[in-house]
Formats: sequence, structure tokens, C-alpha cells
Amino acid sequence: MASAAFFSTCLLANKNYLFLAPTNASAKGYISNLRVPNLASIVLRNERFVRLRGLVAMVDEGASKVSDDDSRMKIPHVLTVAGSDSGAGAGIQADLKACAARRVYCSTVITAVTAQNTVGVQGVSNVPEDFVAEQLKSVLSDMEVDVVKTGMLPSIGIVKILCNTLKEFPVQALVVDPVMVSTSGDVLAGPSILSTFREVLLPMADIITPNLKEASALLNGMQLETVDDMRSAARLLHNMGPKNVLVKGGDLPDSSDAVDILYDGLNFYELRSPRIRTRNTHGTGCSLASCIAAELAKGYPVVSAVKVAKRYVETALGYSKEIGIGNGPQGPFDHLLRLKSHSQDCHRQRPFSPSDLFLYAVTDSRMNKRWGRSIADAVKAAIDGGATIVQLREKDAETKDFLESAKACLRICRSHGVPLLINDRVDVAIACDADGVHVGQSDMPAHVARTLLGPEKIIGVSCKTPEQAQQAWVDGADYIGCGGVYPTNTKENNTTVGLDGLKTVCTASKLPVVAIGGIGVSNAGAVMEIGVPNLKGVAVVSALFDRESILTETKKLHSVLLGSNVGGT
Ligand SMILES: Cc1ncc(COP(=O)(O)OP(=O)(O)O)c(N)n1
Ligand SMILES: Cc1nc(C(=O)O)sc1CCOP(=O)(O)O
Ligand SMILES: [Mg+2]
Repeated sequence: MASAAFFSTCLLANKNYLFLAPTNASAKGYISNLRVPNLASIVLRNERFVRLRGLVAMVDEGASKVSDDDSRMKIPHVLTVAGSDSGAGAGIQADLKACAARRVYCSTVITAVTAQNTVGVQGVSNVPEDFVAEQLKSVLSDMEVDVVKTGMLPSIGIVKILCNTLKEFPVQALVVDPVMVSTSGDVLAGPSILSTFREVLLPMADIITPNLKEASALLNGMQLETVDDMRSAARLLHNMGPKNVLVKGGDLPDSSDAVDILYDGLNFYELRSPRIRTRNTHGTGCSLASCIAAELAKGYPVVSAVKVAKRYVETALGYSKEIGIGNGPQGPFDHLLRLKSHSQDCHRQRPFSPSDLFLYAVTDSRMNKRWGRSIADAVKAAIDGGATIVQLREKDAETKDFLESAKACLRICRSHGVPLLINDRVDVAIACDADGVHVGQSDMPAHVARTLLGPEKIIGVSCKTPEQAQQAWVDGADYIGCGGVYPTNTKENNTTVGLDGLKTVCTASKLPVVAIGGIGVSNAGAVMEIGVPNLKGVAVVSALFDRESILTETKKLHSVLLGSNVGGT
């Protein structure tokens, strides 16, 4: 197979070059329209047309800009051709969010703009047909679309333009959500369009995803009230030409399950899931179809794509059950499963400040057990004594217990404005929405933790050398912990770096530093006296938590630190 490098070479050498025999008529048409001076003829040998288009686009740009296409990472790409929903629960906006949630690139061709909210559709303005055509051509001629997904197609002209453009620029799969009526009952594509759907669009589709009303409309008002009716409808719709039909039974009366029927012309698949009782169902159809398109773009077969899509929508609906956006009967749901954490309580995470490292309390499950204390009680006492940041370092805890304790500690910390970090366990930090994590050199790399946690969370990294400190900075950490400053019994086989090692790392570090290891009331002053501006505090385990009174010991340490010159504070 010819490589991009080969084409680049040809261009640079100003030679004629040859691709072999496109069997695909539209590929031939596209290629013959090219204005490339040294293109003799084109041959396509087992190349996917989308890839060919990428290469040709490169050639088309001319010899002045020749890039090596092989080094580029191909990202699965869905193009949605649909209407805009100003309330952002459905339409283009839902498609973008669903694709983002499924980690697929999504481009958009807007067919209509609706004025819409949770009450209903207040207005619709169709985009002029030639401008829909222009958007389609812009995206399809350049951006290596894998799958096209359609939503609101408000005029016969737009349907025809879409179908003709897809013949010129074929894609891997076409997912048709035959949107006709919004969830609020407003008509988004009139009955006049039905015959164009049947005759032109459906035969081109790899899968269509009608709900009961849409399936009934496409079948001239056929009554659909049972799962058997859905099967019959799927078979009849399949006769119209789509390769697969998914009839969605969300509106099926008297069913405690959400039942969908998928028919591929050979087999029926009955997909059942528990029905989720929520008002926040606006946009489920668009999102399901987009998710199917996203999975197809990744290369999954139709049955898997539909199953994943159904599971995705259910999970998002379940997560969004109590979300309250808008006052109408049908609210949007949270595609990215991220919204609730902001609204749950009034104590939000505040931005990290290096001065938070001043008195850093690190818990230890064994010590708490020895003294018969819960983690939450220990944390509360440390905060009352003056701890300015807390890390849960629960090496022996069962995950379930750890998570419960973390949630309880988070409530305490948030109500006192003290950040709570989780040691090692990024999963637990995500699950309880902690303020961040502390990771060591053999834990999850900080840059991976950053990707998982997002930009606002606090990430600390243990460093014993200047090189590690530099890497922590590159990886997007917020601070480093440097130790062991003194020998410690809390962490087995820990190398001691001493005050000199601490000073070397602090001097090299672009990040604020907290010192750790064998530090307590008796030596915290000496640590802080090394006099490096970015040394912001001390992190302590046994000197607080392996003592009879955590409160008293924390207070003592606090006053020692106040008496020292901490990081110029
Ligand atoms: C503030 C702070 N500094 C260093 C460490 C040690 O982390 P790590 O090297 O990952 O060792 P464990 O704590 O996981 O045993 C820390 N926890 N906190
Ligand atoms: C958890 C930890 N990390 C260290 C490091 O050197 O990175 S030393 C250490 C244990 C600190 O406990 P104590 O305050 O009881 O000495
Ligand atoms: Mg660790």
C-alpha cells in the first residue's frame, strides 16, 4: 500500500505518480476534479476512500506544504446532521456531548435552529438548503468522517442534499434517527417528508432508530402497543432498505422495563433494561443514536454499538435523576456525569494555595486502629488543632470502607475549608470527589492522574531528587513532598535524604515543597530553618496520629511552625 511519505516524495521530485484503479465511482469523480499538475492518474488499492481523501487533500495543498500523514493519529469521527436545541438537551448539542462522553470527535452540520426549553419548542428556523449543502461539503471533503448521524431533517430538499452529498463523499456508516416529533410533542419534520425518508434516506442507512411514534408514522399509522408489534414494525421498516432497524419501546404502555427491538434482517435482538423513572429524558433519542454512531466509528459491530449506547443512556439517566434544570415537564440529562458534584453542597473546593502545605496531616489506618479511633474522628481532631491540609493514607483499608471514610472526612474538611487529598488511590479520589491525590514514584504517574482528575484537582508527588522534582512540574503537579528528611518507622525501607537532600530538591523545584519523614514538634523548626522560600510546611503522620491526643499534638506543632519562618509566610 502506498504511504503518505511516497506521495510526498513524488511531489517533491515533481514526478507524475499513479494510484491504481478506484472501483468506487464517487472516488473517481472526486479525483478527476483535482487540480494537481503532476497527477497522472489515480489508483486505489484496498485503500479506504476516506484515507484516500486525506492523501489527496495533502497533495491538493501543493508541494509547499507536504506533511507525513502516517504520523497523524486517526481519531474516530462522527458528523451529526441535525437541528440546534437552544436548551441544549437534544439535537446538535446532545450529539456533541454524547460523542464527547464516548470519546469520539464530533463535527456538526446544522439543519435548523430551534428556540427550545424544557417546556417545549417555541420556534424553528430552517437553515437555507444551499447553506446546509455548503456545511456538508466543508466537513466531508476535508475531515475524514467515519460515520454520519442524522437528526432533525426539516425539509425534503435537505434530505435530498444530504443523500446526494453522501454519494459524493461516502462514509463507513449512516445512522438515521428519523426525528419527527420532539419529546414535548412539537412537530420537527412534517408528514410530507415521510415519503422522502422512505424512498431516499432509509435505503442508504446502516441503522435507523425510530421510537414508537416515528415507526408508526413511517408505517402509515400502524398501531404499536406490544413487543410483538415492535418486531413486526422492525421487519416492515427493514423492507424499506436500512441494514438494521432499532425500534425503541420507551413509550410502550404497561412495561416496567425499557424494551428495544433490534432487527438486522436475520435476527431479532430484544434489549431490555430497567426503566428509569425521571423527568430528565429530553434528548435521549439523539444521544442514543449519537452513541451508536460513535461506537460504529470506533469500528464496533452494530449489535455491540447498540448495546453500549443503551447502557450509556441508562447510566446517564440514572445519574441525572434528580437534576433540576428548567421548569418544564422534560429536563435535560447530564451526558458527562459531572454536573452533580458542583451542586450537592454549598462547601465547594477552593483553589489550591501553597500555604495549604503549612501543617499537612497524613492519616494512618494502623495508628487509628491502635488508638481505637475512626478516621473521621482523627481528621476532625487534626483540623481542630490547626492542620491546613489532610491526606488519607489508608494502606490497609478495604476499598468500600475507604470510600465511606473518605466521604465522611470530605464533609468535615469542606466545612472547615481544608483540602482533602487521597494517597495513591486516584479511583477513590474520583469516586468521592476529593480535592486531589498524593502519588509517589511507583504510583500512577502524575500526568495520568491529571488527565483523570481534571485541571482543578490538587496533585502532589513524592520526590527525592531534583530530576523527580522537574518531572513532577512537567507532569502538571501542584506541589511535591520531599523526604524522608529523618528516619521514620511509618514507611518501610524509606531512604532518608536529610536536610541537605531536602535543600537540594527545594532549590531545584519549581513547585512548592512540603517536607516529610520523621518530623514532629521537636525538629519541625530545624526543618523550616533551612530557609528555602518554596519550602512551605511539614507533613506529619506519627507525631500527630500515633499520640494519645491528636488535638494537643497538632496544636503544639502548629505553634512551632508559626514560630518558624515558613516559606517566607
Ligand atoms: C506529602 C507526602 N509526601 C510523600 C508521601 C509519600 O508518598 P509515596 O512515596 O507514594 O509513599 P506512600 O505514602 O504511598 O507510602 C506522602 N504520602 N505524602
Ligand atoms: C508517607 C511517608 N513518605 C515519606 C517519604 O519520604 O516520601 S516518609 C513517610 C512517612 C512519614 O511518617 P512520619 O511522619 O510518621 O515519619
Ligand atoms: Mg504512594
